Amino acid sequence: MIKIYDMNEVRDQDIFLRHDAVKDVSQPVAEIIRRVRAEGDAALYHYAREFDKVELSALAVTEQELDEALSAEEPEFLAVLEQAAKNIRAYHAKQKRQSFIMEEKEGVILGQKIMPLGRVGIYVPGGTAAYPSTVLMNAIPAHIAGVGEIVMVTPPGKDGKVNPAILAAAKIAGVTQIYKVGGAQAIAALAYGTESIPQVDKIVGPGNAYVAEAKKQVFGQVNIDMIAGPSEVLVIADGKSNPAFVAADLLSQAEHDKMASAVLVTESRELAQAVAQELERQIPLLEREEIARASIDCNGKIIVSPNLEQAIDVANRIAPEHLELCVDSPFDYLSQIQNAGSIFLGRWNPEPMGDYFAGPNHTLPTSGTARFYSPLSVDDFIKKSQFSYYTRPALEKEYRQVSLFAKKEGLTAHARAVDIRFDEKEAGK
Ligand SMILES: NC(=O)c1ccc[n+]([C@@H]2O[C@H](COP(=O)([O-])OP(=O)(O)OC[C@H]3O[C@@H](n4cnc5c(N)ncnc54)[C@H](O)[C@@H]3O)[C@@H](O)[C@H]2O)c1
Ligand SMILES: N[C@H](CO)Cc1c[nH]c[nH+]1
Ligand SMILES: [Zn+2]
Repeated sequence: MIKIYDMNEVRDQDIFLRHDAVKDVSQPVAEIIRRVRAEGDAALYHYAREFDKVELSALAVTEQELDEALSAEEPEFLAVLEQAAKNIRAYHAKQKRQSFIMEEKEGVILGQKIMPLGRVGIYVPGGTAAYPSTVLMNAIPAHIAGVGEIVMVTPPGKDGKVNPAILAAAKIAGVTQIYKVGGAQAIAALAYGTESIPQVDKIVGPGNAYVAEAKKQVFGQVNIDMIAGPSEVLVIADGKSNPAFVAADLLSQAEHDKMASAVLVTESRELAQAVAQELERQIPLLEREEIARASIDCNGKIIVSPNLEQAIDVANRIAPEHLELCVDSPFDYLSQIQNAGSIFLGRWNPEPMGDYFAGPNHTLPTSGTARFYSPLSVDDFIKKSQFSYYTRPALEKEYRQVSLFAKKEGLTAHARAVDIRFDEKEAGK
């Protein structure tokens, strides 16, 4: 049964799960990475046997497997995937940045050029559930950025196959290569490369504690997006909210993982009690009842706050992955929200709209990291180079200032590099 608290009874750090509360798997993950680096593909086949209970004959998904998966999928679901992909493309296309050139001083040209990353790796979870939506959310921004190779990894099922819905989503989203490998071993393979799997420049995508720890350990060898942990939702609801809707929204995230967190903050004690009862009614109706029950019992909370302003203050302090504002005029509060991964405004915008369909990304910062991380976006798949050009007269105008600056730092070679072009003594003449 979910617990109901008064605002002053809970500490911020107890509201959502923090990274340091997640089981420490650094040792086993370091060993998996070491073994993949040393043994390559052989280690990947070994871990598929150990963790996924499958004897694989090859790691790469073939064109034939891809075609079979597409023809096995229901046309109605393929149409939904296509529409979701269209919405996600339209939203992310707005994020595309332009290179720029500035010529504000005579003889000086400055600029910044935007380039896509060459090859990225996308981790798609496949342990307790298959997430074709995650394929779309990770691959579409990469595709829009212009990434040349999008390499997807995902754990195989016990039949040695990848879930057909995941393959269908990969085809729609423009993934270029797919490998049947999951967990920390998949992250190691992408970071260092093996005989079958090419080394990538950046790894993105969510996963369990082993995947998250492996991303932390390979960071530096490759870039990573963020450490996305178990899902979280914080719902702020006023007294007019429908308790059945609020409970359903909380459970939509609780069913992801026993470690997921679902929290309601409301000014109405009546709503708090009604939502607690609704949760008890709805949990037994779920296919993933056991997971949702564990998550609600361990990490679920209802907090009664004196007013909506204080409820928003709580949200800002704990920086939830998802924040729902179930109130009459949600836009009135938008400017007050400083820390949240994705904000769902209004009573008719349940969180799953963002997970699947509306267009914004669902790979989001968790565990309070929305204080400094942003949702996955096209920006994650680009890099920038800056450039500059000076003509002789333009340099002549400014070289003395640069020389003075360099000498102040004691760097006379820097000073000489500008002086020598104009000062005959420096040039040894
Ligand atoms: N933030 C997001 O956008 C988002 C989206 C979808 C899923 N998720 C989260 O991703 C996670 C998915 O986790 P999952 O477990 O279902 O799938 P997963 O693919 O992340 O992990 C499965 C892999 O974990 C490895 N593994 C399992 N037990 C192990 C052990 N004892 N030692 C070493 N490795 C082991 C295996 O290699 C297995 O293939 C959930 O926490 C879910 O909430 C987040
Ligand atoms: N809510 C998850 C992110 O926390 C994303 C997801 C995928 N499928 C359903 N939901
Ligand atoms: Zn979800």
